[in-house]
Amino acid sequence: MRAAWSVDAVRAAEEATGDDFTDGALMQRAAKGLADIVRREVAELERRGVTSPRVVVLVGPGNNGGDALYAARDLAVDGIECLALLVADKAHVEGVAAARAAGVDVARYESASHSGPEPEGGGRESAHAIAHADLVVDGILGIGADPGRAATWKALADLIPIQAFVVAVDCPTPGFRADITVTFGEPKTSLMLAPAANGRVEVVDIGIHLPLGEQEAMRLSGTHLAHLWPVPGPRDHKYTRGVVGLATGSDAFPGAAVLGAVAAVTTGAGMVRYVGPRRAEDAVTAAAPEVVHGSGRVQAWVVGSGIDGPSEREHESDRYDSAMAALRSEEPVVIDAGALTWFEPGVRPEGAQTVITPHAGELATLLQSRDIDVERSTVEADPVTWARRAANETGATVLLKGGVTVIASPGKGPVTIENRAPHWLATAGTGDVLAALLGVLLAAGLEPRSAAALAAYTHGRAAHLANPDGPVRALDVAMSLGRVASELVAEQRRVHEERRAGRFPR
Ligand SMILES: NC(=O)C1=CN([C@@H]2O[C@H](COP(=O)(O)OP(=O)(O)OC[C@H]3O[C@@H](n4cnc5c(N)ncnc54)[C@H](O)[C@@H]3O)[C@@H](O)[C@H]2O)[C@H](O)CC1
Repeated sequence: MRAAWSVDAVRAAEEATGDDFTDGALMQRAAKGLADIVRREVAELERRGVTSPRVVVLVGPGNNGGDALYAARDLAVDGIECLALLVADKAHVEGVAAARAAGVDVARYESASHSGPEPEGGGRESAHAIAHADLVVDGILGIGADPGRAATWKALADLIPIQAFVVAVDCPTPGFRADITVTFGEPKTSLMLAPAANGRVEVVDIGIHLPLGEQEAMRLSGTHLAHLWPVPGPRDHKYTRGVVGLATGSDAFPGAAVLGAVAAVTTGAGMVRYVGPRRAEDAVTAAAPEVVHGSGRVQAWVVGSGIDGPSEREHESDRYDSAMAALRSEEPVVIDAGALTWFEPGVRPEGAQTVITPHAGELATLLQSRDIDVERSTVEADPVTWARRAANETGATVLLKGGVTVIASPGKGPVTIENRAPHWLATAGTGDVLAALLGVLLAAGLEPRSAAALAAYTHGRAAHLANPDGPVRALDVAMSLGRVASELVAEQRRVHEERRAGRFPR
């Protein structure tokens, strides 16, 4: 399990040390850890044949820039030359002096605060230096970055050559990429939310340790998740394994019903029931003949994929009635897509397990319907806060879909983040697959938070298996679920055997 803490918690822990963290022991430890990592990467570049790698340190206005300047000093003392470019209108004064005294070439990046295509004077030289760097240290902004002003540095990021190795200090400046992010004290949640931009995260111990249990976010290990996968025993039959009911698809979107049905069957439901319009029923039968049609006993429902909520409600059709009956049932329910608009206070019985699977736009709409002023962009900017808010507002477990999945349950506990899925999953129909997979896990008896975490992880693995590092279609993701399940069960067995042999699993 990986844990991450909020910026506020890290700031509070810094203050509690009593250190002058704008220029004290913490910053010196941070700079030393950073310099050690840059030194190691310079040696690695040399080993690969880059002679005297050109190191450029980009220095921002705050303490992040201070870390970078002191690290440049430490590198210079060791004979590693670097150019420190001050990219903002102010810089850490003591850091600048210390770097200069150690022989670091400290210059101002003149064009940084000006708009216009051509850097002037020294700006041209420093643009040239960045464009020819072998290793860039991004010490522009750390946890003090104001996302509202993020675009300021994009032009600078664009100058960095694609082959240059980039080391980010604490967290990448918005718009920057990093091969390694050197973070201090404890990992911050923002690093889990942008895994592609961070590269590998290395944590430098600066003497700040935050209590486990007070983390803001966590990511469960593959081994942990594999152990959650339900495996049938000798006494099991289809009803004990779990029947999942799908109230999905419509005349307009029958494909959603097909994708969910195929996903549910492939995942290994004890039985899959389908209720929906005739056209969708026929398509489901053709794709998944195992599916049983019509209402009956289920252990969990999936409601809403491929349903246009507002227009179905308008017609007050049989279709709407059966979907609403599922929504009102005592069994666990996954509420997806169109049915999110039907999820009003009081619809679900008190205490019944509910998981909602909105993307940012749907979450904003749901909260607006409950008189909360929020936009899609607000949710996208801070998914952790808004997933939590929605969980507490609705009493449901929230699986907030996006490039990174955030899972929040009511209460104050940490959110679960799943950030390993390939972004190729951003394609029509994959949400229908995810909702059905989640329904199968709930029907098998997993509690909502575990089911949501396992579903998000399995979904990502299925996409990868379907076409590693390439585009995927939703049907192939659904068809890969069975093979991922067998890999997870194999992982369970491996750990079990290692335990029996008296070895700790890796
Ligand atoms: N325990 C630790 O984690 C330690 C961390 N250290 C480092 O300190 C930074 C945080 O320092 P802080 O000065 O608070 O923040 P920044 O360096 O990010 O600078 C904020 C500074 O920049 C201005 N600003 C914010 N956004 C923008 C923008 N888009 N454009 C221009 N200017 C912007 C803002 O107004 C401030 O003036 C942490 O990340 C670590 O690297 C310490 O070394 C101690 C231990």
